[in-house]
Amino acid sequence: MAEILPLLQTSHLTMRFGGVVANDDVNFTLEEMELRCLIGPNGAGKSTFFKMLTGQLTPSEGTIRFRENPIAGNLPHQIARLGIGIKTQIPNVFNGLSVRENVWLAARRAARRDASAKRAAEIVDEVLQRIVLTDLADAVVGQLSHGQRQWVEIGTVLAAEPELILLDEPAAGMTDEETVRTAEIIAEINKTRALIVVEHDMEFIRMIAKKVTVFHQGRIMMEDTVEAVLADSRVRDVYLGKKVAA
Ligand SMILES: Nc1ncnc2c1ncn2[C@@H]1O[C@H](COP(=O)(O)OP(=O)(O)OP(=O)(O)O)[C@@H](O)[C@H]1O
Repeated sequence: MAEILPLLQTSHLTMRFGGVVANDDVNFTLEEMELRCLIGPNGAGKSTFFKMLTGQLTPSEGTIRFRENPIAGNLPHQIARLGIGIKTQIPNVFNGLSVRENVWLAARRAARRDASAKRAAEIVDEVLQRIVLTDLADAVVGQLSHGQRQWVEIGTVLAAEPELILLDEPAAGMTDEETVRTAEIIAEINKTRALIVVEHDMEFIRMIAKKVTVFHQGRIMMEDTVEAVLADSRVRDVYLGKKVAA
């Protein structure tokens, strides 16, 4: 019988910057259609992990497998074409264009395939529904609220139709209402796509997460349900800055 591969698997993944070991022997597995949250205090290694997954950094050691493809050290556009999309915290939308135009441009330049104008228009309609901005499709992005602009950013990632979506602090700076809406959007996306979400807001993690991976000092310290992780005294100590063995 054919082996069922995980969607993503890292083995012994390590990233050193001189004497700093930013990721240390990280063995991480994500199943198809899984939604995983990554948490950990500042400097724990979450951004470095994302940068290796998207090709911004070449690991010092270890492997990354996306389905059957070894991707460690591949270029970012090659990894995007294989189906990994990322929303970073760096703004990536055109403020002078409408919501629809931003998503349309992203669909047209999607790295995975040459989207025809007709297909791009279909993708735009699907994406606008998913980010719940159909009613604001013609609004200029620069005039939207912070939360709405973040949803447009997510929309531009979705427009490339990735299989795995990485979100770096999607609820940062949002109002409570926007945070709840973001959790709903993520749950909707997760009906058809896998996601890894880095987030500091524990209330938000409670809203979306099933399984949580805790990074500490470049290593995976714990992996469990959101309830178990948030109740764990080591996790609390790490966030309070106490010394805890990784
Ligand atoms: N380009 C770099 N050169 C040197 N050190 C780096 C570099 N990038 C990250 N580091 C170090 O690697 C460690 C992990 O950093 P990283 O940014 O991955 O953590 P993080 O968990 O994403 O933190 P935050 O929540 O603050 O974003 C830190 O000690 C950081 O200073």
